[in-house]
Amino acid sequence: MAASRMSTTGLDAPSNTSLKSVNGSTISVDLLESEEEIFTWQEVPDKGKGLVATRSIHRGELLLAEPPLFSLEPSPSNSDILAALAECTREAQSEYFALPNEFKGRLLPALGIFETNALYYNVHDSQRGCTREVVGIFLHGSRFNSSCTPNVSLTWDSTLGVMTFRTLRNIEEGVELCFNYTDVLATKEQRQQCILEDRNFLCRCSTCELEGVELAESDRRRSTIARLFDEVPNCGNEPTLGIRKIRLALRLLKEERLVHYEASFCYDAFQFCVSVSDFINAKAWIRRAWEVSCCTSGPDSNAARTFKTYWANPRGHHLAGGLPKATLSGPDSR
Ligand SMILES: C[S@@+](CC[C@H](N)C(=O)[O-])C[C@H]1O[C@@H](n2cnc3c(N)ncnc32)[C@H](O)[C@@H]1O
Repeated sequence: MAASRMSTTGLDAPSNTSLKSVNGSTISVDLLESEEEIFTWQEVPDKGKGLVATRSIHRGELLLAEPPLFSLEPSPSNSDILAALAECTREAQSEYFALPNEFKGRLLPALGIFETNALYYNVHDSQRGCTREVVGIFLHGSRFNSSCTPNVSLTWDSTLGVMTFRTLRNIEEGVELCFNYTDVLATKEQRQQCILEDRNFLCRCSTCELEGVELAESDRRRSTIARLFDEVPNCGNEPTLGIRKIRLALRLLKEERLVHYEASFCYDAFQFCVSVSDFINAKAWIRRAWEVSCCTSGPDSNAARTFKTYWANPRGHHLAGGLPKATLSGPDSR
């Protein structure tokens, strides 16, 4: 029996978020009308300009909710981009051409700007009844720089048609807000190569600036988490081993200050527990998965809602009681 993994991205609307249109794009009223600004756009070391917190920000706070200026099928041509821009207001076109371009002299301007700033995400195609990948331009969201130990997550909200940006941990005033442009579980060499190939710059985030023993330890931890992420779903008939691997993965995630895969591992642990009818520990794991997904993706996201449903009724999971009864352990056990 293989535990099925669920995606924790591609989620729904954050609750109580009212949106309004400004300069052709819709951004959160929280951001526009709050008495105090949450972040400011300023020079940051080694990365040009970036977004910096102007006050302490709680884990899970919504920073921004923005629709794409336009979105296209992956790998668009320069003419696809020009055609999409032709549909935008003059003001939005000027804002687009003011975005940075890492491909000057290598690609035509519209395409170079697109490759420097575009974000990939999955949308639900209701006509075809499937999910498909698109790539879009977010005039505000493209101001976030990259960090391989990000403190911001982005989630596509398919109900409102906006990208939401939330904080992954408590953030002090003066700290830069970054999401990751590449796979955080890759090694530094792999990450840098990927960013260089895709975005044509060298990542200078604090994790990529590590050297010597610290770098080796970070690479080792990330590679181990990636290996465990692949191994855990294959432990369906060995739930005790599965939980042991999950515990190790969660410890390493904490040491690397990464949050991204925590909800997924907790959901795997929940599945191991329900399969052996250990509903007490199952509830503790799914509650943890729910808490994490509320922060990373919002309380109204698909993942958070699904986890909440299983928290209320763990016996309703399709794996419940599939293996002989046993008692495993919860997230707070040692
Ligand atoms: C989408 S823009 C982000 C905003 C940009 N810093 C600016 O000043 O307009 C992406 C560009 O920011 C810079 N950048 C972002 N993250 C970086 C990082 N981790 N290390 C070095 N440069 C970075 C690169 O020049 C990259 O092409």
